[in-house]
Amino acid sequence: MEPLFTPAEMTLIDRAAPGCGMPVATLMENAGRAVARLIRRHHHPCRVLVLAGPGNNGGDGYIAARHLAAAGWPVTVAPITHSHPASPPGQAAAAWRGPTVAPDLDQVRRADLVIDAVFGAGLSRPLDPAVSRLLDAAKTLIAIDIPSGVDGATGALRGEPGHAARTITFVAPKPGHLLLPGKSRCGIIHCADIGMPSEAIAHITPSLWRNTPALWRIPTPDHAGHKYDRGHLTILAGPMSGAAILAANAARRTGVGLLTLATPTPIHGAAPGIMIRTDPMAGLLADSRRMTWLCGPGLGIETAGSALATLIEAQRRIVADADALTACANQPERLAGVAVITPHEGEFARIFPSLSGDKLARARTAAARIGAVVVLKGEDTVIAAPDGRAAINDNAPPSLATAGSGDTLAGIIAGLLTQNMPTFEAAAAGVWLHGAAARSCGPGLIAEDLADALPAILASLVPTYHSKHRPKNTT
Ligand SMILES: NC(=O)C1=CN([C@@H]2O[C@H](COP(=O)(O)OP(=O)(O)OC[C@H]3O[C@@H](n4cnc5c(N)ncnc54)[C@H](OP(=O)(O)O)[C@@H]3O)[C@@H](O)[C@H]2O)[C@H](O)CC1
Ligand SMILES: [K+]
Repeated sequence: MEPLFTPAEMTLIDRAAPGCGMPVATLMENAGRAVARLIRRHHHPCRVLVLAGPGNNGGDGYIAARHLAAAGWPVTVAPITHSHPASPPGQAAAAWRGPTVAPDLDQVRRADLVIDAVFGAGLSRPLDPAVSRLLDAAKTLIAIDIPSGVDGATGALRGEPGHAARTITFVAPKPGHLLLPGKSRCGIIHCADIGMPSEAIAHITPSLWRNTPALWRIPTPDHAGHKYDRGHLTILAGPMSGAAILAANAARRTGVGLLTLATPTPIHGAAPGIMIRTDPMAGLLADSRRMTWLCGPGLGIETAGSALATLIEAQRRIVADADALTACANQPERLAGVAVITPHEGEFARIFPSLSGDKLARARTAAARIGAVVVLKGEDTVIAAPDGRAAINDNAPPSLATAGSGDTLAGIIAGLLTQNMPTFEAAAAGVWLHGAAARSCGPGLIAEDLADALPAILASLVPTYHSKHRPKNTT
């Protein structure tokens, strides 16, 4: 699992390090050396300018300068402000034997590569515009820990940070590396091991992770099982039946045993393996095996609102999306009892108009308020559980912004829930699978492609699947 630590959590870990036998100066030495090593690995020797701030981020910069200079690179340091001489960054500055210049635009323009070691975790106020101008003038900018001006906890911009080609962080990525708009300033993100003792890291119990397959396990069918063991998903379909069909195709590809489209009028164009039922919901709900329902895509706002209430009353496991969310505009209490909601920013703002702040905090607050997992969609989708756990997804390509993509995501999540995957894990896995499927399709993606791309992605997650299930050779 890949935990994400906020700058405040990282500070607690840093403070615990000396008590675990790891002085800050050693961590800084390791951090600066790691920066120099990564730059040497990814760039050819060139003229380097280090913009160094007053704190430990600046200290990392001085040490990176020393290691690059020792490797024969022409390096100059431009201190933005000076550090206290007795502090670890002050000592790192004192150990610098190379050229030091005033931080001005000419120096920046003369350099081929600029290292942004101005502010990191200790950013406490907006960036001075004069510093922004320096960072902006860099031909190639490499940020130490995080681009100066990006809030590591939220991804918010405090002032105008530069656009780094790569960012080298330490111990663990921070939320601000994955959340927009900060994410768009980081370039390629590297996370370097600086020898932080595991006892120091253990001071923090993680509650936020990068959404990767290490965070969850997708269900695999049992040899002895039958289709009812793999669950029965019912998707409500309405006038825009294409949305429900897209969701159904994706849910079936996740491995559900049975899938019903419940519709007031006959539907044409659904795959033959999908059951179509036109009888009233009450009759379908009489079957207790119909545990999981998807309510919203293409349903119409009024129908979605009343169907949602019926399903909640019947204590079903519900994924609410699209029109079911719009039906709850300004009335989040109507969502209490659902398992997962999948709003985009517009739908979220309609349900929770009073919630402000960063994306992570808003998703967490909403999840706690309605007691459901919130999947707040976007290029930096946040998945938040009512108990405070959250994940940030970073594998979604821009091609996913296409009609029907959201219906497909809701279907994938509902499909995984149908197979009894725990709710937070099903939501997180659904988001990741959706992104991975889109990536595997490449350019020209249409929503119909996503379901068909799922089997290969699922097989890559369960490498033993094929061998385990292949019939034994009896010849
Ligand atoms: N475990 C690790 O990951 C390690 C990380 N290291 C590096 O340490 C920094 C964090 O160092 P810290 O000293 O806490 O903070 P900064 O270097 O970011 O800078 C704090 C100083 O900067 C002043 N500041 C903050 N914002 C501004 C601003 N907008 N304008 C002017 N000055 C600003 C701040 O002033 P205050 O008034 O707020 O006190 C401080 O003086 C981390 O990012 C890593 O790079 C360690 O080297 C090793 C372990
Ligand atoms: K920085």
